[in-house]
Amino acid sequence: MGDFFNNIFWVVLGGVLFFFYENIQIDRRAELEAAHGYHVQRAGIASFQDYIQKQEQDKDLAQGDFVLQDRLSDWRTWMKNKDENVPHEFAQQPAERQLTPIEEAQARLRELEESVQKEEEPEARTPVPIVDGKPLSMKEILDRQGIEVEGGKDEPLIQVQKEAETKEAAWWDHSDDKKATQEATAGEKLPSMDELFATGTKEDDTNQEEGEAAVEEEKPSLDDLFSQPAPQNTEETSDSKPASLESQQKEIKEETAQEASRPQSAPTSISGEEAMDEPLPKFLIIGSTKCSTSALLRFLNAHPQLRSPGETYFFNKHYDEGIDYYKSLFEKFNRPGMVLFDKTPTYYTCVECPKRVKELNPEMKIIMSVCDPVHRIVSRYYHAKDIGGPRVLELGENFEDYQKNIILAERNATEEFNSLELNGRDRTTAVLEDLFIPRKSPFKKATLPFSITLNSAYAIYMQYWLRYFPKEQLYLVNGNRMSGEPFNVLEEIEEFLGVEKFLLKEKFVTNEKTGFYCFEKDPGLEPICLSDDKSRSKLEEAGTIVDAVAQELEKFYAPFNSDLRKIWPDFDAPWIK
Ligand SMILES: Nc1ncnc2c1ncn2[C@@H]1O[C@H](COP(=O)(O)OS(=O)(=O)O)[C@@H](OP(=O)(O)O)[C@H]1O
Repeated sequence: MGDFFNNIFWVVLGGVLFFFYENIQIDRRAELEAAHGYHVQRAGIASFQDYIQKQEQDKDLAQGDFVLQDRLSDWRTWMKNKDENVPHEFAQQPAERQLTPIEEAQARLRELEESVQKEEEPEARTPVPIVDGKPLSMKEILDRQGIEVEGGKDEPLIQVQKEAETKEAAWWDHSDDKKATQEATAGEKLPSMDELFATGTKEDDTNQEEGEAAVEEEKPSLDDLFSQPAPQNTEETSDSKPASLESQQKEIKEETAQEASRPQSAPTSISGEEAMDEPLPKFLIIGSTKCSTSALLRFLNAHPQLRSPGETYFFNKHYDEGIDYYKSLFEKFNRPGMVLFDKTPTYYTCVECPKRVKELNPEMKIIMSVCDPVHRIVSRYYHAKDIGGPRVLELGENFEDYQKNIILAERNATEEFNSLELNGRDRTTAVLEDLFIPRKSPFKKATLPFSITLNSAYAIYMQYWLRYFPKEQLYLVNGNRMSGEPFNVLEEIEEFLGVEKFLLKEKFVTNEKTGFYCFEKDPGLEPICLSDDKSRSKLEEAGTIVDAVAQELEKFYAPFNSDLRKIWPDFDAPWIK
């Protein structure tokens, strides 16, 4: 009997203690959250990082915050399976509340993924692919995607497209009349350049320069263009896949790993100063996408005085996150004498960027890599296809459709540019001043083939950056030279930056598999190469651009190229005729 009461006593005591313990925990948690909400959240992140380490060790995902969010739901399951509580900040949350740090990171990842699609900015635009010179109806688009349209009618879908186009029209043109016309025709055809750019104030171009009259000559039809044979010979032969987000992540990871294995002290700094500067870049590689920017990043990062976290997209995508966020990206690379840099190949087309960069550091050095515009157009096709996403539809179904869409874009652009009043300005300046600056990067907002076409007109952007920075601070690279003579280009850059000559010719070896150069920093170490899939020119299925298409594009780029040549008379680029 005594034993019985004894047992009851212990059970009751246990229950009471457990009750108090639970209450204390709850109180403690509430107290902690009230006073140190952030630290409680950090505790959650730490446990999540633990998970990441355990689960993701072998994967290419070690990119700090970007990873944390990506595996959040897996982590919740993992915690549940381990019977561990998910801190409530990280449990599934209702919408409409402040974002946790992890959710913010999630938003950043989405942006990162989008930004890898370079030029595009989907916003309100519904893609309208062109087939045989005609835009597809919404029904045809959906049919192609295997989506059944109720009742087989276009109307409701056209309505959706109308709304999207109206929204876009409002962005492009504030004139009510124009909007009405656009609404009336929306859903039937791709908006022309006229509709996209019309300001309602333009008159007939009576001021056209002689050299530009040629662009107005009668054009062959698309059919004519494509009836001509493609050139047999192309520089591009290949066996690997184009760059992907994954490969970019992999490269950044490799670079980070490489970073860890580097000696901890840097040689004398460029200016001889040994004090540690703020963790901020001293130079930027601002573009152009597909013009060997990754090769520049990778090889410059092998230089003991130079370090970069890679593509940050700070000045165009993450500017609102503030300077501390930007510094945090560079902190781990910062050492006395180290020259930090940011390579983000979409800065060059960003209308807000030069001003922002100048505000941060008026002495910032700017490197811009450009390459044969026609080559770039081909390269961008495979790149965009590889990345995928909804806008890939805008490219066309195959390489031939893509070329047709590019030609349509180029002709629309030509028509629009021809209608600009030059008033003594060259074409580049007119496009810059009348379209690019006032419309805030209009090319980004148009169709993908259109922005790809315009983003190869480098002179527009170069002129723009030169309005903020003196020419001595800018350096123009012919990215095509990076395949055949990277050491020469890099030597010139070392000179421009004022760092020691380290990336020497004798340290470059050819990668048998890709045919590209790799950098052998140390004979005992693996050479530093770009991943095999970095180049689309190694693709077996790489298409060849139709001769007549290439010629028409070359003509389109000629005035821009010659304006580029005016700024850099000695620029070593055979594609500038
Ligand atoms: N060493 C080495 N290894 C691999 N690739 C090299 C190298 N040097 C230059 N290139 C050329 O770089 C082109 C890709 O340009 P980007 O790196 O600027 O592309 S990206 O915008 O960052 O995706 C890529 O263009 P495509 O071949 O047309 O894809 C390559 O020709």
